Formats: sequence, structure tokens, C-alpha cells
Amino acid sequence: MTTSTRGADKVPAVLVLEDGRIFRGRAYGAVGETFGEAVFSTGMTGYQETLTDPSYHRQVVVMTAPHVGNTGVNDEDAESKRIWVSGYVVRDPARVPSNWRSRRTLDEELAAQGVVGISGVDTRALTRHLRERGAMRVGIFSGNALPDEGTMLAEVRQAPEMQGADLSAEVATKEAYVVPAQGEKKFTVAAVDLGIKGMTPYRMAERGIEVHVLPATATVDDVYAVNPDGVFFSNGPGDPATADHPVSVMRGVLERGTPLFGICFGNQILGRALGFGTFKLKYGHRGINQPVQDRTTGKVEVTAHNHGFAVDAPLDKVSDTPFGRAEVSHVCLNDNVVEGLQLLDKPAFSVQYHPEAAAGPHDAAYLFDRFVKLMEGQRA
Ligand SMILES: NC(=O)CC[C@H](N)C(=O)O
Repeated sequence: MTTSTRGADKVPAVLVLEDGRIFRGRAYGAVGETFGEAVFSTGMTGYQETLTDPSYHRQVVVMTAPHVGNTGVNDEDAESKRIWVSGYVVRDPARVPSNWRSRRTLDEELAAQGVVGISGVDTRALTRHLRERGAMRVGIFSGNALPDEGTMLAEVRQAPEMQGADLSAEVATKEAYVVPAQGEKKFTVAAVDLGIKGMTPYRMAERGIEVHVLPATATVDDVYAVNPDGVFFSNGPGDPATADHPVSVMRGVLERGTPLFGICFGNQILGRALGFGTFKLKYGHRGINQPVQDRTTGKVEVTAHNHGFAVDAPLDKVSDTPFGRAEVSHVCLNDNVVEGLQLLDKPAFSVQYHPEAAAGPHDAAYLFDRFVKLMEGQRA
């Protein structure tokens, strides 16, 4: 059993939003100061996967679930090698975690990785504020001698904004690596890593795919050097409007007509490659309980999300694009945001949410099978 360190929780902490709203609490994890974009996640479980999802780079995540840390931290569920959130906001941290896989407490893990958090915050009030005013910059300051409020606010307002941030190269692998197929190898996929979660190549490997994960800087030649049956573009942090390089690589793939699948950032890149715009949502979708309709089957699935931007494509008509006809294949039933795109004349599609789950329901796992079918179709 792991027990809590109960050290930092005696240290005062302050959360300062860029519009001047202030919440007071206690230090959680590392003591110090941090900045980022304040966003909220509605997941009741899966905090370890959330913290280690590279798409959260430069974001301060507010958990709407009131108790966080109950199952501790294990050695199995991380989605990457480190925690990426720039700060963490919780209401009531677990005093003693309890789970057979738990190895450490969450506050120990945050402290060990230098991640500054705050506990004791009315996260419901904070979430309502972000929902009304929109995602915005935030700072967390902890310690026994804190700067005055004006100084803290000035620092928050100097922090970089998420709009216009080009972050994939900061989180993606520098070296290519291979995730081997499980069982008989059926296909080779080149996966462009823009901030990939570990579960994504795993979901492909389970289906007999050998996945060559390539750095974000990979060129069209690098992609075709692995002789792929399909090409994948991953999730990732930052503003898709800055992703000019992956957009141009994707256009090269679309020109050749290789089966293509994109998730999240990959969906936004497909949108851009087709000539659609992207825009920042007021407060985004983050959590594991978002209803999405697959318009190609009419089925509704409950899905995992983590996106602050979206594709601006028409919902009710087929669009003519430089790569043939395209349509919106999936839509969020909460707010009609575009959640998927598919081409009608080429084997290419993408979704804005997370069929790999991790954490979240597995309703959308069929999308990996759809990718396999596209690759089978190309061989037939
Ligand atoms: N998970 C993702 O790939 C997120 C994509 C993009 N950074 C967004 O916030 O919308």
C-alpha cells in the first residue's frame, strides 16, 4: 500500500486567471509556479492517462470530478513517458489511495515530475467560470511567500496563448521507432507522431499492424520509405492553424491515394489539407462521456475527447475539395461540432475524438477496423 506524503498540502497556493478571478487553495504536487491555458476535463476516472497525454502540453487541467487520486499512480496506464499538463487543479485529493496496481500517490508523482498543482479549489465554480468566459490563461503560484496579486496577474498575462501555438515538435519523438504487430503481421502503417498517445499504436498492433512511428518533422519521402499500406496522423497539442508541415505531408499522401486515418490533431490536419478552416472552441471538449453520432451508420457512441479547436466544415452538404468529395462523417450531439471527416473518392478519414480511449469507453474502436478495411480494399 502507498501512503500519502502529506507535505505540500500545508503550503498555500493561489490560482490566478487572466481575467483577474482568483481561487485560493493548497499546494498539490510540486511547489512553485506554472502557467498555461486553463481547461476542464469531465472524466470521473482516467486521470493518469489525462496527465500523460501529450496533447495537454501547456494546459492547466481542472478536474470536475471532486475526488482525484483515489487509485494512486500505477506503472501501466501512462500514455507517454511523462506528465505533460503544465498544472493540475483538484478539489479534494485522496488522502490514501487504494488500488491493487497503485505504486505511488498522485501528489508524489506530480512532485517527482515537477508538476505544480493546487487542491482545495471549488472546481465547480472554476469550471462554470471557464464555461461562461471561455478557456483562458492561468497561473498557479504556491509557497509560503507569494507575490502580490497584481504581480501574479501581470505574469499570467505575459504567458503565451494557446491560439497560434506550434507545439507538436516539442512533444513528439525525435527518433523513429517501431511498434511490432501482435501475432501475424498483416500491414505496415507509417504513423506521424504529433504527440501520439501510447494506446494508439497498440490498438493498431492488436490488429496485425506493424506501426512505424515517425517524428513530426517526417517528410513525404520518410513516410514512403517504410513502404506503408496506410498512413496515420496522430493527436497532438497546439493550434492546428500552425501545422503547415503535416498538412503538406498529408496532401502528399492524399495525392498518392494511400489509405489514411487521422485522430484529433490528425482530423484538424485533414480538414486543413482539404481546404477547410479550423477555429478555437470557446472551452473545448475534454472528458470521457461525449456523445457522437456516426452519420454513416446513424449510431451514437459515447466517446473520449480532448480538443480545444475544431474543423469548420459544412454539416449538411458534400464538399468539393482538391482531393474529391468530402463530408462530415461524425458530429458531437452536445453542440454539433464536426467530429469526423471522410473522403468519398479516396480511402481517407479522420475523427476529432479518441477511438483508442485510454481513458474512456471503447464504443469507437470500430474506427481502427475501418482503417484496416481501407487497407484491405487497397490490396484487393
Ligand atoms: N488531442 C488533440 O489532438 C488536440 C488537438 C488540438 N491541439 C486541439 O486542442 O484541438
